[in-house]
Parts: sequence; structure tokens; C-alpha cells
Amino acid sequence: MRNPHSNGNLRKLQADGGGEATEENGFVDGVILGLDGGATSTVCVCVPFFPFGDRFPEPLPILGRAVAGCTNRNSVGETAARDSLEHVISEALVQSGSDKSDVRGVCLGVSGVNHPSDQEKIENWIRDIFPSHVKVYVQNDAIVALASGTMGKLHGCVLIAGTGCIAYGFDEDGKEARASGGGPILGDWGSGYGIAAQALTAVIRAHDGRGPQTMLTSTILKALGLSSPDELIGWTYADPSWARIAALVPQVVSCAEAGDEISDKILVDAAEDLALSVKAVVQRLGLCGEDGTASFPVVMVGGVLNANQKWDIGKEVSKRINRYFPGAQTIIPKVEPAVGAALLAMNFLSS
Ligand SMILES: Nc1ncnc2c1ncn2[C@@H]1O[C@H](COP(=O)(O)OP(=O)(O)OP(=O)(O)O)[C@@H](O)[C@H]1O
Repeated sequence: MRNPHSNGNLRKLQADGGGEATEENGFVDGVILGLDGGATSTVCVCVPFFPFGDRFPEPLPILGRAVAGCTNRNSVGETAARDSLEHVISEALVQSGSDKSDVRGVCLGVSGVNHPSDQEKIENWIRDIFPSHVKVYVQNDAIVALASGTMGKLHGCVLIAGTGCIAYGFDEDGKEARASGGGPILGDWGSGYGIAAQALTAVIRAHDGRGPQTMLTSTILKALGLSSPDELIGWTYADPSWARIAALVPQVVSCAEAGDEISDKILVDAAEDLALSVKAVVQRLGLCGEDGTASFPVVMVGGVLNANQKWDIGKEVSKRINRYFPGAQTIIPKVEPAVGAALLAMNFLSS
């Protein structure tokens, strides 16, 4: 088999091959584009298409990678979202030394895509860029995150806890289920926003005399450059961005590590709630089997789960998941979600 683990582009990979196309010789048939469209940025990777099922080299060679701004049309509007998508795709192709005629498939994982009409709109944008034979798949970003941990297979459960949180899963027959993900008003207590909002609430309650004193008061005020909890009210409503509130999670973790009971309870409750979201999805799909011990992957994604600190939220969530389901295999993805999108497209195209 040729060695495709280089940074060479598609032409080089193809030139390295030669002979008849077989599964064994690592035949490359054009390229795949994988996109991850997030709230702050969009990443597009261009990878070679290995058209023989789930047999491809690890690590998968990245021929081109480009980054653009937000492509969530709810956030930046249609024109800006579409322009950014077109830009990031053409940049990744240029970097890879490929052109549109090399592309076999495109898979996008986009936050906020829930309804078929959202999918259709973005699919049409992408179809306008490429010839009609190019396959286009538009998925919710949680599905692409799952694929990044399972190397493209849609089986098991993914838990994302960043600014927001969601649990999403598939069984072997393609049946899907989700839990949480409704946003802060609808009880996503394990999200970065949920954790930080409870910490801010604890500060205000302590200041009023409605709740116990907490180390969160001095820590959060210092982090925000404020002198009194009264100023927190103005700060909180000055800007509606969820990410701005969610950015306070490291302060909650440091207070819990320093022994603050209120912070510890907020994090314990968050870990419980995240594990419950996974439990709900796993039970609805029957991933754990009839006796509850079957093995299945749980892919853990997001800044809240993967911080690796002394008070480790991800580890606490894993512990609870394994208490419910001893066969659950928690996985931290080795590849970024855009690569997960590309692997998903590769699996769809090969099946
Ligand atoms: N060291 C840390 N410990 C705990 N949480 C952290 C740490 N560093 C960052 N975070 C939290 O991670 C969250 C951001 O994670 P991430 O970047 O994965 O989310 P995002 O992409 O903005 O949101 P989403 O996944 O909801 O679209 C914030 O709540 C932030 O406070």
C-alpha cells in the first residue's frame, strides 16, 4: 500500500499509486470535503476519498484545511453565511491542489440544523457550487461530532458540552434519539452557560442574603473587573451572547478545587445532568442491550468535558455513565469534527 500519510496533495497521492484499483493498494478516487460550522468559526478539510468501505489509513491524510467565520445563518444572516461557506470550501481546495472536478462528496455539520428545510437550504447552496454528481450531506453538528469519535460510523452516543449541550445517538438500524440541547431556558444545566448561570445566581443570592456565602463572589468579580455584585446585573444583560456567560466555567472549577461547596455542588449537578442526558438517549435506543451490559461508544466533545483539570467534569460524567452502563466506552475524539464530517461522507458514499 502506498504511504498516504504525507502532506502531499491529491495529484501526488494518485501518482504514488498506479495499477489496478483494489482495496489493498489504497486506491484514491478524488477528494472529500468535510465541514464543521460552529458558532464562532467554520473549518473545512479536504481529504482523499478511499472508496472501499471503512478501510482507510489512520491518521487520514489532510490535503487541505481552511478556516472561516461563522456560517450559522441564524446568527450572521444568509448572505454572510453563504459567502463564508463558499470561501472556506474554495480555500481548502486550493490548499489541497485539487479542483471542483476532483470532489466526490461534501458533508457539512452545522449547528442549529434540525429541520429538513434547514438542510435543504444549505444543500442547495452547496449544489450550486459543484457539478450535479457530487453528493452533498448536511447534518446537525452533533452527528458529525459522533463520527469524529467513531471514525465515521453512526452508532452509539455523543455528548457535547461547550457553550450549550446535547446528547445524540444512533442504534445499528439508524434509529436516532436526542436529549437536552433546548438551550438555557429549557434546562441545559450541564452546558457551559448552565454552569455559569448557576454560579452568577449563587453570587446574587449570597449578596441578597437569600443563599450562603461563596468564594464565587470574589473570584467572578475579579475575573470581570467589577467591584460589587450589584454591578453584575448590568454586566449580565449588557450583551446577549451565551458564550460570554459560559466563559466563566473555569472560575467555577477553580473555586470548587479550592474547596468551595457551592461551586462543587454546581459541578456535581452539571455532571449528573449530562450523564442523565446520555442515559436517556441510550435507554431510548436500547444501546445497552436487554441486560444493560452491551458495549457501545459514548463520544465526549466540548470545552466543559475535555479541560483535564483537577476537578474534571468529563471524568465525573464518565464515572456516572459507567455506573449506569458498565459496557459504555467513553471516547475523546482524536480528529476534529470537520474530519468526522469527511469520514461520514466517505462511509455514506461507500455503502
Ligand atoms: N479549563 C476549563 N475548564 C472547564 N470549562 C472550560 C475550560 N476552558 C473552557 N471551558 C468552557 O468550555 C466552554 C466552551 O467550549 P467549546 O469551545 O467546546 O464550546 P463552543 O464551541 O463555544 O460551544 P458549542 O459546542 O455549544 O457550540 C465554555 O463554557 C468554557 O467556559
